[in-house]
Amino acid sequence: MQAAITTTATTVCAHPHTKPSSAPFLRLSPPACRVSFSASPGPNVRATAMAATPPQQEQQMVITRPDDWHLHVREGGVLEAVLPHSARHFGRAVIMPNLKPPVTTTARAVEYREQIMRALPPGSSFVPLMTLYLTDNTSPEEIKLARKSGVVFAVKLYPAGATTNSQDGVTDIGKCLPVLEEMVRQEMPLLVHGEVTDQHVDTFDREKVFIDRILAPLVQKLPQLKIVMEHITTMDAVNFIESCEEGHVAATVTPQHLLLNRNALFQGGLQPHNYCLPILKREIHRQAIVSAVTSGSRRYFLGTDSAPHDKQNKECSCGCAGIYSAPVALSLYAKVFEEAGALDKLEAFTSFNGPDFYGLPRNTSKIVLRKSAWKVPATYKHSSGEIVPMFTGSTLHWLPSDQPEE
Ligand SMILES: NC(=O)N[C@@H](CC(=O)O)C(=O)O
Repeated sequence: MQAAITTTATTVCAHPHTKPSSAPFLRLSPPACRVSFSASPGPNVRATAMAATPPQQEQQMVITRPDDWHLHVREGGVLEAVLPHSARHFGRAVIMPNLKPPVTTTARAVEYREQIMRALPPGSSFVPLMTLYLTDNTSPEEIKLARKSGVVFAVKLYPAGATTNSQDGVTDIGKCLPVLEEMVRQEMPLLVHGEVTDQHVDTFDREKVFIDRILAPLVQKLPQLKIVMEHITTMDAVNFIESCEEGHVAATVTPQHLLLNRNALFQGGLQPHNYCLPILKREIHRQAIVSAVTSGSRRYFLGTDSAPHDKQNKECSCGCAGIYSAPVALSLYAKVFEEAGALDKLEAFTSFNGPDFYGLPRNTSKIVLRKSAWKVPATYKHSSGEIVPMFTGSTLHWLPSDQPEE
């Protein structure tokens, strides 16, 4: 099923900066004429454009409820503050295990899941998909337990020292071979933070070097292992993903790596809220990722990597890596696809490719994205501080249903 995209006359103005889309069924008709037409791509894509007098129009898109295949929700007061932002739009999310201490066992994943369920707003049907944090000492037995639990859906590889709370991660992938072989047997995907930690390698090259030194050999050795390269940032990653067998290796993509290049780290001064890992790259890489994702390929799916850190821990002498995008992510993905003239491909990226890769059913409920301006709050408070969201204070132009017009 594809998105129903409608453009109908209402009292809400389309944003004046709307770029004309190359998708013909999204092009707004000139005010003087009256047209109504159906889109060609498939029987389920509907679109109508009705000129209104005066020319006030609202565009809206109905899409299958999306999932977030890479999400950090933390614990305690932060968990309570951030979880509703994901739960109001997303059906499910793959929950990252880099807590302190990390979620290294199935028993701990079950406990963490209960904590998340308790923090959900009443009536929410959001489902957390739990992950295990891979260490040098994870046993094949633990993978069997994880599969049996029915609540653990993947195992996360953090190279030790690569990012936030990764110090207990893997020092040598060779040590994990028996575990990876068990994961093949259990059909349990490996989620990869794809950066080397070698201090001699330039920060901006760490993803490419990881692909060359670790990932490509791993895929060769275990071609049956399902791998998700998380939060890809380079054309090298795109080329690598395209070179692998479809259905075996895929990638998640964040809003920041689709919308920002590394200039955003230094625009008018140091911008700690644009700092994440893997770090933003050159424009040429951003463009390669946008092309890959908006091509309609099934190899890419939505993973926000929304990573809340307290404002104080971002705005200090040694700030944390991580961008908090949960409240703005859907608006931003829609912006990317709209600007690429590919809104008809948005739903597959947000709602189909992920579950298809994981072998899970697609969501059956829908959400609405309305073309309507809304302002991103400056901060979100939690029990002991506040979190600055991505694109803080700016105006966005796609408003998901259930998003308060703050
Ligand atoms: N993306 C980030 O910059 N930070 C993440 C960890 C991660 O996914 O790398 C975090 O947990 O803060």
